[in-house]
Amino acid sequence: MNPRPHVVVVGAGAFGTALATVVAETGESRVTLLARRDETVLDITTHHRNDVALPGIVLSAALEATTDRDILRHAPIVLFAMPSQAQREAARELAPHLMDGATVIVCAKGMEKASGRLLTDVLEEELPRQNIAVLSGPGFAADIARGLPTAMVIAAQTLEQAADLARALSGPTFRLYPSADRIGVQLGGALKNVLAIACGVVEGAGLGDSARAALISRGLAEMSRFVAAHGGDASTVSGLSGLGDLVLTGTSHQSRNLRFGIALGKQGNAHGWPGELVEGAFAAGVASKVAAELGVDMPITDAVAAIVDGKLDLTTAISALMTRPITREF
Ligand SMILES: NC(=O)C1=CN([C@@H]2O[C@H](COP(=O)(O)OP(=O)(O)OC[C@H]3O[C@@H](n4cnc5c(N)ncnc54)[C@H](OP(=O)(O)O)[C@@H]3O)[C@@H](O)[C@H]2O)C=CC1
Ligand SMILES: O=C(CO)COP(=O)(O)O
Repeated sequence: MNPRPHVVVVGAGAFGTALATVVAETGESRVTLLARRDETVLDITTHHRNDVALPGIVLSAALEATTDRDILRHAPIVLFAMPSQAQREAARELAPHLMDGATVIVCAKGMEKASGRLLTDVLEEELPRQNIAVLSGPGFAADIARGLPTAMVIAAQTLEQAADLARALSGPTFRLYPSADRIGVQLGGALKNVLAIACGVVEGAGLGDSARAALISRGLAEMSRFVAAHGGDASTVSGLSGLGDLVLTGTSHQSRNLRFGIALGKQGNAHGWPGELVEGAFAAGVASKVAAELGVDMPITDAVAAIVDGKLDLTTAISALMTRPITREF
């Protein structure tokens, strides 16, 4: 791999901007953020800020920004940091601009709602001439962008490819662990969002920290079953993408999924939600549907999907979860 590759990050939201600045700051790569709005490019190039996505945070002076898709032509590493439901559309639009053989890294945490498919499958379908990898794990965009220590996982088709990517993107405050389990890593990220909503519901309804701990561990069991049913390694979700991210977003009020769940737990609905991205609200329904098709038992995910859809009230959901037949833990 070129010692100083050109890295392009697509999606100038909170996570894309954070990844772009932390990688630019290492000085190991030339990094460009591909935005959709001229104002974002102006803010970054003149003030080293993206005040819409990451208010008050000063970005790396080495970070470039543009709205010109031609920037992709010579970029061997491209990060797709737009929300899950925008990944296919973005891939379709950007396909003619991407370099043959480039690695495109899914940085979203979700599944495709319309098809129930994994995001790596979606991108492989849309981008047959590129290699598809996944980046996931515990890390709030604001923490990453501020240079607070963060560890995440990068999964590619082989461990060697993942290790190359980890070396190209890691820096003194941002450490990537390589993995060859793209399925486990991406599903860990998608499902932890659903479980973070569940933790929020528990907190909002005042059900106590013991209930939260039960949700985290039983939620992990659901994740493992779902990953195994997709052909991934069930143990992957005991790592950073899965347990690590669930501990983070199931307990920290920085998490939008947790705060959305708290609103549901307090008022029984999410009326008045400010419109921030809540990936778990998309993932709950699709994961529940796919689990039913695969014959995987996912009671917490099913309950979150039904609560989010307004089809189940909280009291009935808790009672249904607590009165399931007694079975062994594993
Ligand atoms: N925020 C965080 O702490 C973390 C987020 N993630 C994941 O990253 C993903 C994005 O989240 P986040 O950055 O927070 O979301 P934001 O809402 O902050 O930003 C989303 C960005 O995606 C851009 N976008 C949407 N559709 C397209 C498209 N078709 N082409 C190009 N850009 C597009 C939007 O651009 P525009 O401004 O032009 O509308 C917007 O800037 C989610 O899957 C999330 O789970 C993962 C780890 C941490
Ligand atoms: O995934 C995240 C941190 O790892 C961000 O979580 P939220 O999308 O819930 O804010």
